[in-house]
Amino acid sequence: MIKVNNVTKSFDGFRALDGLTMTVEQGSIYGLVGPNGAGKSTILRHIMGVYRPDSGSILVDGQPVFENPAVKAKIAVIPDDLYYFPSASTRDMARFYRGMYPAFDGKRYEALREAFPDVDDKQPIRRLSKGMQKQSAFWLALCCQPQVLVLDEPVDGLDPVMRRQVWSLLMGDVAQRGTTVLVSSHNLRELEDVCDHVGILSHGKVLLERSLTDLQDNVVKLQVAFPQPEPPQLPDDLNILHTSQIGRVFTYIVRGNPADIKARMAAYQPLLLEALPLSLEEIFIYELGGEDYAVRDIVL
Ligand SMILES: Nc1ncnc2c1ncn2[C@@H]1O[C@H](COP(=O)(O)OP(=O)(O)OP(=O)(O)O)[C@@H](O)[C@H]1O
Repeated sequence: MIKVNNVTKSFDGFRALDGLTMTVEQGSIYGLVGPNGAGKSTILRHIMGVYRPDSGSILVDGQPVFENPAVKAKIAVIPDDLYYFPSASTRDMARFYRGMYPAFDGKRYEALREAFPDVDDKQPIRRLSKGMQKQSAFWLALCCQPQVLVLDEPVDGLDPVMRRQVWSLLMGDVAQRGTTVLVSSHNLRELEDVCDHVGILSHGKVLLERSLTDLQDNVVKLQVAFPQPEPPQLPDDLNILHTSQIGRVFTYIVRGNPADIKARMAAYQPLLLEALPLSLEEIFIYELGGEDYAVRDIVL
């Protein structure tokens, strides 16, 4: 489990993290989302033990991570900007990681060759294409068999088939070994498919941290067409956060239990009534781009 408690970090007087608190449960896939500059990479670098916080604490399995080799041996990282020794090949790095990660599995290294058939593991990694370098990073990280896997924009550069393959390998590890995966990405569509928890960061703070199911059980998007041209006056206690209209079809984003809300709307005998879950992308947009921070209201 990763526990980040009230972490602050400033760079030259600029407060990049401002009392950031988050919890990643063991065996979960936690998606960290937020606009550019929100502090995602900075908090990930704290969690991987690269930065020391100005204040607050970062515990992995109950232990502080900074300058703690025993804890770092449980964590593997695929950073945004991959770094290897200048002329190292995937095979060289595998040898290096074998010495660093007690759980490194050489048999798995050979078995995964099949999953990454286009990566020549004798070639220097820096000579591989960007996507191949990412594949090599996943190949190595999966063999380290870490308890915690930290991924910063992980599938950037991978083609769609390889993305799917990599996620399926990761999800297999989560299911079989209880690996905890913390992933930062701007690809909300993809996170929605794989994550069970989401944290939304803004200005160095976590604005909202929930399971995806909780998020989607507390708000609904209703598409409604009424028989009359003007929509009826809906009751005040129906917590409508946003309304839009295309032709006769109204779209309401409403806080509350989706089934209850649908039943209440059905009382108006609409010609069309459809209840849809909000996508993670919509939640993100309402939370950060909306005028009224509507979604934060939904879940608090
Ligand atoms: N080493 C550093 N020195 C100075 N400022 C930094 C440093 N690292 C991060 N920052 C600043 O901290 C803020 C957060 O940066 P960070 O890279 O964590 O954002 P991010 O959420 O990962 O953004 P993006 O989505 O663009 O990758 C930014 O304003 C950035 O300029």
